[in-house]
Amino acid sequence: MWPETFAHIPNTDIIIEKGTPIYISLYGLGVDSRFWDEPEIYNPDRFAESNHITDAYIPFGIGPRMCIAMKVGQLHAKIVLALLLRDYEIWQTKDNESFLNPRSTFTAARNGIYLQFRKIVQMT
Ligand code: HEM
Repeated sequence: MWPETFAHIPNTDIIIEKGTPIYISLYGLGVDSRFWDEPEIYNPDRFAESNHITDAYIPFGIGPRMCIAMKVGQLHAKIVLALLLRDYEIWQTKDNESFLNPRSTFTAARNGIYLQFRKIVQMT
């Protein structure tokens, strides 16, 4: 047995000190082939309304303490993207490709994000 101040994680042989913060790796969940077909492929259509999305997709957390502002966050992201894409072409050159940081708790680039912008000129 272990001292009172330690806890056993059920169904594992892992024992940790009580109160130890635990962070779930979103990157780890996102590249786990138990939850996603071809996780290494960039495929936004996974999130099409007709598709079932796995419970492993938890960018806003899950359960009673999940983000209270999920809808606001998603709406904000859509508005910013729509405003940018209305006025700019945006791309990344091959030599400036971004790679995910597998050690980050959040989805983050390990080498920065370098983008090219070209203003779209509207012909009136
Ligand atoms: C894209 C934007 C956002 C993302 C990805 C995000 C993600 C998260 C995550 C992962 C959690 C922790 C959930 C958990 O512990 O299981 C959280 C909690 C929380 N978020 Fe957000 N969030 C975003 C935007 C916002 C905004 C805009 C607000 C407020 C206006 C907000 C307010 C909160 C609050 C108050 C909590 C704590 C909820 C609680 O502990 O009961 N979030 N968020």
